[in-house]
Amino acid sequence: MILLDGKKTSEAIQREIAAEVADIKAKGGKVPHLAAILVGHDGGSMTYVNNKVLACENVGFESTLLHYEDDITEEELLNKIREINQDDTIDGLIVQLPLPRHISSTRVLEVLDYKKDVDGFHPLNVGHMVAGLPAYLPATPYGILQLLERYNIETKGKHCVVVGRSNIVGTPISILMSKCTYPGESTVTICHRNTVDLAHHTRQADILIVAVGKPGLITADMVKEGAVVIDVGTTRVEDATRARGWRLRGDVDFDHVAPKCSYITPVPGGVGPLTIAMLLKNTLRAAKKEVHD
Ligand SMILES: Nc1nc2c(c(=O)[nH]1)N[C@@H](CN(C=O)c1ccc(C(=O)N[C@@H](CCC(=O)O)C(=O)O)cc1)CN2
Ligand SMILES: [Mg+2]
Repeated sequence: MILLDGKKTSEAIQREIAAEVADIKAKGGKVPHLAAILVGHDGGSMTYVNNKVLACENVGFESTLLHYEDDITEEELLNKIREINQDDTIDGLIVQLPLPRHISSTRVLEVLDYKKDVDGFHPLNVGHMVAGLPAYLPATPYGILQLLERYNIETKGKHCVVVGRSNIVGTPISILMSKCTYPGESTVTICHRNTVDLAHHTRQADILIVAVGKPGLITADMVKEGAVVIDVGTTRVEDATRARGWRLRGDVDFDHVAPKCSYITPVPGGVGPLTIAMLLKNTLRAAKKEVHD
């Protein structure tokens, strides 16, 4: 069994990005600039946004954090986004999800300029991704592809079973794994809350990708011997033995599943760290206008 080390892979990607930024600076080019919008005070969201800002610093990007109280109106937020859309100094803009319930994330993501949409959530980027046209790929699926590629894992002709159909992970990764580019060329099955006999499907998987947020959902009897298992779940569960009172648990019962796998991601330290690295990669591509015009 080989552990897919997301932390190490993320650090390698960030070193590559930092080297490119140093090169851009040496040539007097434009330093990539990411703006992040955070609404409210959700603990996880604050951590993720702060980590994104820190990661920008580490690779030499500029960053701007816009933090609003959770009583900001939808119209006020949309106007902020419209302002940033017009600001040529900013290359990439993300709005941390989830948003408070009175704000429509659909409207927010539609107003955002698709050329600055480094999360890849705008309908135009989603459409381009589906059609195999140049697009920003959402960071988590993009990170999964990077793990498969950098560990030289064969995907062609394999049966890839995706559990979870969210817009952020399950749906995009299922499309990307079926594409005719590496990593891809897989036969894909998507499972969700209404799937009958989940275990029947997961046992068929050569590559199993799980993104539902149910700790320990995938047990050893649900996994084929030699499978590649990618666990995207990161749920905070109470743990009195930890100073902060909680620990992260994945969707896979790691201790019992790992011995059966050819490759598996740990939680934490698997897919999560790649999410940050691929956001930086998209921001670099935005600054270089590599994706759109
Ligand atoms: N606008 C966005 N919102 C959300 C996204 C996103 O890509 N764009 N994804 C998730 C949250 N997320 C980033 O925003 C994210 C989740 C997890 C990790 C991560 O590094 N996890 C680590 C553990 C970190 C910890 O200790 O808490 C791991 O798995 O090893 C990074 C980013 C929803 N919202
Ligand atoms: Mg999902």
